[in-house]
Amino acid sequence: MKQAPFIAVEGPIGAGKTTLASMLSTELHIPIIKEIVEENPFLDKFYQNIDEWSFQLEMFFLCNRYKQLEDTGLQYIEKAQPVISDYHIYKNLIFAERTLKGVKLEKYRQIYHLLTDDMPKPDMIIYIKADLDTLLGRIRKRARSFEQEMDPAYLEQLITDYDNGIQFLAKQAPFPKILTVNGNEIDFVENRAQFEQIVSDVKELIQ
Ligand SMILES: Nc1ncnc2c1ncn2[C@@H]1O[C@H](COP(=O)(O)OP(=O)(O)OP(=O)(O)O)[C@@H](O)[C@H]1O
Ligand SMILES: Nc1nc(=O)c2ncn([C@H]3C[C@H](O)[C@@H](CO)O3)c2[nH]1
Repeated sequence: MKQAPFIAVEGPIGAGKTTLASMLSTELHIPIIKEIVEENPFLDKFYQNIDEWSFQLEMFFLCNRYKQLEDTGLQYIEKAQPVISDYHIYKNLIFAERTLKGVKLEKYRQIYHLLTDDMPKPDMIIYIKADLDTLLGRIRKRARSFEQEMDPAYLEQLITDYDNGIQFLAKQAPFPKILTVNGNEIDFVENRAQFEQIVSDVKELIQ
C-alpha cells in the first residue's frame, strides 16, 4: 500500500459514509472530499418519480463526481498526498444500473466508462454494511425531507447491489484493500473504542 493512500468510504444510503469519513479525516489528518447533496436540483423530484427523473439525476451526480475526481487527482494524488472521500466513483454505476433502463442505461454506461476509466481509483475502500432496518432508522433520524417517502424495496435492492458492487471492485486493478465495517453493530459515533478500532484497522491496512 502507498504511503499516501486514496481512501473511499462506501455503503448504501444512510450507512454513515460522510460521518465516518469526516471522523477519520480529523483523526488521521487527511483532507476530505465530500459529496454535494444540498445543491442537487433533481433529488427531490427523483424520489417523487424515479422513472421520470433518473437520467437527469444520474448524469448530474456523474458530472459532479467527475469534476471532484479530476480536482482530487490534481490536488492530492498527483502530488502523492493522502485523501479520503465519502464515496467511490463506481457508485454512479451501482445506482444507474438500478434506476435506468434500455437505451438510457446503455448511453449512460458508455458515458460513465468514457469519463471514468482513466481516472484515479481509491486504493482502499471502507465498506459500511448495514441492514434495511438500520438504514431506515438512520434515514429517519437524519430527516432529509425528500428521503422520508423512500420505498424500502429500493433501499433493499441497493443493499444487494452494493454487496455485488464491492465484490466486483475488489477484483479490479488497483485491487483496493477492503475494510468491511458492520454498521448494525459498530457504533463509531457514540462508542469511542469502536471508532478507535476502525482507525487502527485503517492504519494497519495503509502501512
Ligand atoms: N454507526 C452509527 N451509529 C449511529 N448513528 C450513525 C452511525 N453512522 C451514521 N449515523 C447517523 O446516521 C445518519 C446518516 O449518516 P450519514 O449522513 O453519515 O450517512 P451517509 O452514508 O453519508 O448517507 P448518504 O448515503 O445519504 O450520503 C446521520 O444522522 C448520522 O449521525
Ligand atoms: N439515484 C442516485 N444516484 C446516485 O449516484 C446517488 N448518489 C447519492 N444518491 C442519493 C442517496 C441519498 O438520498 C442522497 C445523498 O447521498 O443522494 C444517489 N441517488
